[in-house]
Amino acid sequence: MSSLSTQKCEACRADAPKVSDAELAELIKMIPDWVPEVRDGIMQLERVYKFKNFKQALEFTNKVGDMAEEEGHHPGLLTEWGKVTVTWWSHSIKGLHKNDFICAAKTDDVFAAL
Ligand SMILES: C[C@H](O)[C@H](O)[C@H]1CNC2=NC(N)=NC(=O)C2=N1
Repeated sequence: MSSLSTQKCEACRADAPKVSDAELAELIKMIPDWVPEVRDGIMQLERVYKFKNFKQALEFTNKVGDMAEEEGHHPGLLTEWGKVTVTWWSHSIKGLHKNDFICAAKTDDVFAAL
């Protein structure tokens, strides 16, 4: 478990600052399986999780959804046969907030607990 995953998401307002490049470099070390990617001009965090079949992928998707509802912060989820692509970014600021790193770490915990 990463120290990030013990933290709670805070309300993220439209004027909240995006993480700086230096903060990103530090935070990403705590979630080494996640890849920062710019999509449609928005920096996001993405990880692909592999499964043996669709049912297990769907079970994971639903557990991530439950966690997201608890945090009040929601990912992109693409569920396919044998894999789930999870993408975190903060819609309100069109970029990355610390909340996204917290939720990425919590997503790893959901996977580890399956
Ligand atoms: C009103 C509500 O708090 C917001 O729309 C929340 C919901 N979930 C969210 N999830 C993400 N990833 N980014 C947001 O900005 C966001 N905003």
